[in-house]
Amino acid sequence: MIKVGLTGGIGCGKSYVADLLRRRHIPVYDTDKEAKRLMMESATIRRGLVDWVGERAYMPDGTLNRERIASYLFASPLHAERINRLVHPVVQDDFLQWVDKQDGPLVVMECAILYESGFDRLVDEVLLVRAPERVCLERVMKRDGASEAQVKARMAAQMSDEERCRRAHYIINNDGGSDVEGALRDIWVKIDRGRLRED
Ligand SMILES: CC(C)(COP(=O)(O)OP(=O)(O)OC[C@H]1O[C@@H](n2cnc3c(N)ncnc32)[C@H](O)[C@@H]1O)[C@@H](O)C(=O)NCCC(=O)NCCS
Ligand SMILES: Nc1ncnc2c1ncn2[C@@H]1O[C@H](COP(=O)(O)OP(=O)(O)OP(=O)(O)O)[C@@H](O)[C@H]1O
Repeated sequence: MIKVGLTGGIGCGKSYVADLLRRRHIPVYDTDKEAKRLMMESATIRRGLVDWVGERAYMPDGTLNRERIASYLFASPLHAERINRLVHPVVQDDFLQWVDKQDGPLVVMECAILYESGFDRLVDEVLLVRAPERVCLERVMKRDGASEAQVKARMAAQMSDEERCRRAHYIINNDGGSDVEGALRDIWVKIDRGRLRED
């Protein structure tokens, strides 16, 4: 089974590409979504989050206080490191268990911070989605009703696109004018050929 990492900065269009893949019946692990589930389910993460962020890390009904956690996490690299060290090992185990349950030839891990978290070690190939910074910024402000400063704080907690480009195996331009589906089809043929050669 080939494991593909799908990455790119905030707002580049990873979820957009992930949906195109799901439509082709390719299983995609949504790291943002699963991390949030685990941050509610795991007692270890809960304890750590309350220690670092305070009781207000959770709402009175036990759900995540995303706004509170985001303002703590994106305030400084030290804060980000504390949360990442707490959450990422649990996400890694969960991803590996999920992979074991899949039986298709290809699976995908969608993760904005694939390299920063070291999750790139868990996959065989990396597909990077790119768009100009201004386009990403405007998409996220529109999608989340976020301010420019909030989106820029998240961008600052992530690797530069130049660095991602140096490390990725495949790159898709999602600037709004490119043929994303066509590019994805071509890349998928290459990845699948590689898989067949290895089988
Ligand atoms: C801060 C939180 C509460 C914000 O939740 P929210 O629903 O607003 O955003 P969502 O989870 O969909 O993330 C949106 C984007 O924010 C960026 N982002 C999220 N976590 C991180 C992080 N640790 N470092 C850098 N960027 C991040 C990514 O671009 C991500 O795609 C949430 O992202 C979180 O709990 N993050 C910490 C856990 C984590 O690292 N998750 C990401 C992969 S494991
Ligand atoms: N090619 C496209 N055409 C039109 N809209 C797009 C395109 N790509 C992305 N978008 C829109 O831009 C916004 C951001 O895209 P998406 O949510 O896929 O980004 P992301 O990389 O998953 O972001 P995040 O890191 O925050 O999870 C969404 O509202 C999405 O619908």
